[in-house]
Amino acid sequence: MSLQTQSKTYLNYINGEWTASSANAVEASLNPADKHEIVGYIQNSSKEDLDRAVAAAKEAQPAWRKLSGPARGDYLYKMANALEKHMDEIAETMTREMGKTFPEAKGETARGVAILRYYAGEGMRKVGDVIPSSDSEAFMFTTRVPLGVVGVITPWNFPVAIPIWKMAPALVYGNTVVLKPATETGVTAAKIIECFHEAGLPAGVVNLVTGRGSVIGQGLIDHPGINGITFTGSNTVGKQVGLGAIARGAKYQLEMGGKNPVIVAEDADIELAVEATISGGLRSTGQKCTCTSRVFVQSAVYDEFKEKLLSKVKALKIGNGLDAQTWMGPCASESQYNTVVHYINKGIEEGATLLCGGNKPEGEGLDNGFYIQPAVFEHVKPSMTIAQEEIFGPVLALIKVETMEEALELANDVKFGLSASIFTRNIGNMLSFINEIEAGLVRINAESAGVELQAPFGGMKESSSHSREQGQAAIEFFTSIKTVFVKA
Ligand SMILES: NC(=O)C1=CN([C@@H]2O[C@H](COP(=O)(O)OP(=O)(O)OC[C@H]3O[C@@H](n4cnc5c(N)ncnc54)[C@H](OP(=O)(O)O)[C@@H]3O)[C@@H](O)[C@H]2O)C=CC1
Ligand SMILES: O=C(O)CCC(=O)C(=O)O
Repeated sequence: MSLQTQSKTYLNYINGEWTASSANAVEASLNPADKHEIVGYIQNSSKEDLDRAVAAAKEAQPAWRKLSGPARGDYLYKMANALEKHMDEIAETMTREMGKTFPEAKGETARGVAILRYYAGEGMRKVGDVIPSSDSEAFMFTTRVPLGVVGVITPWNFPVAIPIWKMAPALVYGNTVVLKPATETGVTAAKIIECFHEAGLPAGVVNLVTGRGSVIGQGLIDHPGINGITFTGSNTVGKQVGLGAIARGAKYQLEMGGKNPVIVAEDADIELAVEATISGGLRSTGQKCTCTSRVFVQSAVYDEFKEKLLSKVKALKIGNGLDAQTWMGPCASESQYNTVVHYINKGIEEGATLLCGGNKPEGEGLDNGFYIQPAVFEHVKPSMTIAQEEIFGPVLALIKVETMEEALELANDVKFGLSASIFTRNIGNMLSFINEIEAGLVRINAESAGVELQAPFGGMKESSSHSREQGQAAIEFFTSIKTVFVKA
């Protein structure tokens, strides 16, 4: 793995060409493991740049749509091959730009390759059904058409997987795309698009415009040339996307926060539950919408679970994600670090007991990074802020419960409903959990994070717009159904 030392400037990608913003302004992307290191500069684009990107996508769409599904799928296979070829470079950029460890970044990039190949195959699958008409001489069937131009607004926590799980289905079903990635990970986004360029994707089919959320993101929401918007990020911005899209009749899809519970029953395999709570709660520095944040433990096994958890959490190695010894990297940015510190202080103020972590770790190479020791709280009341709001950091809240009914009731007592796990050997507990937990992703004896690209992904309640991404579910957002009645 070669460390790059010079900072390059990355351009927008509009109509198949790399172009500087008309605003002539750039933004530095910093390494959260060392705030003095600039990973690269990205364009701080203007509304004019966005207009050009939308116009290019619009112009490219009729020809792209006219290609057969298998022909569009062939392009996706080429894009997958190019991404695979540059896997190490992209993963290293991701680690340097947002801090997750190199093995996690490489796994995510490999997932991007697999997503592209999955949707390449989708180009060969059916897009409709034949339905018996009440008129015996008529032929009735459904087919699907693309939306047109899709605006893709993505966060920094999965800077390869999320843009790709949105762009790949958009493209294979015949849409063209304008991508506005998170500013925090604009360089990683540019590197993905370099791969698509290398794969020979026709001009205008995918366009990249980096810049402020309030300018380029809002610009996409309001743009009359954008037919659908797919968004992952915070609930605050997600609501703005939904309202803006409704106001002008555009289709929209939102994936937002989580406050995901794990229930540890008294008959659970405690070692497994501890490992999964650590992996589900603290990997990626707790910055996944599917991360575990509340742990409900039955009183009979509470002390055993707590002791085992604490001894393992205290031993986790924190450091630069490029160091092979590191288990957990820094928070992705200074503002994310400040948010996590704010919530840890809030937990203490509201009366929870901090059992470990929550401080800035000391040690060689850690001074200039946004590092934080993973925090475990107990005596957390379900009404406390740290038990209700998404923290998006390495913070676990332990809550002792007497019965499974109590655990389920408290687990559901939040506005989110993304993912949830239970650890138990009892089939009755499993079935009650499957039936009653309010979550789009339900996991038994497995950590709360863990999304498979071929299965539907999305949340209940305020975690999503109630649509689903990934797998074959993606077709529902990226196409419209036409019901056709034919009579000779
Ligand atoms: N569910 C999830 O997967 C995620 C949840 N979050 C949650 O959100 C919190 C804040 O993270 P943050 O990165 O600020 O998330 P945001 O929701 O602000 O950002 C997500 C995307 O939306 C863009 N955006 C920002 N403002 C607007 C706007 N007014 N109109 C349209 N698009 C906009 C951002 O651009 P830009 O980067 O330029 O601001 C980014 O591309 C986290 O602490 C976490 O709780 C964050 C990321 C992912
Ligand atoms: O857990 C995952 O793989 C995906 C999580 C996700 O979509 C997110 O954190 O935004």
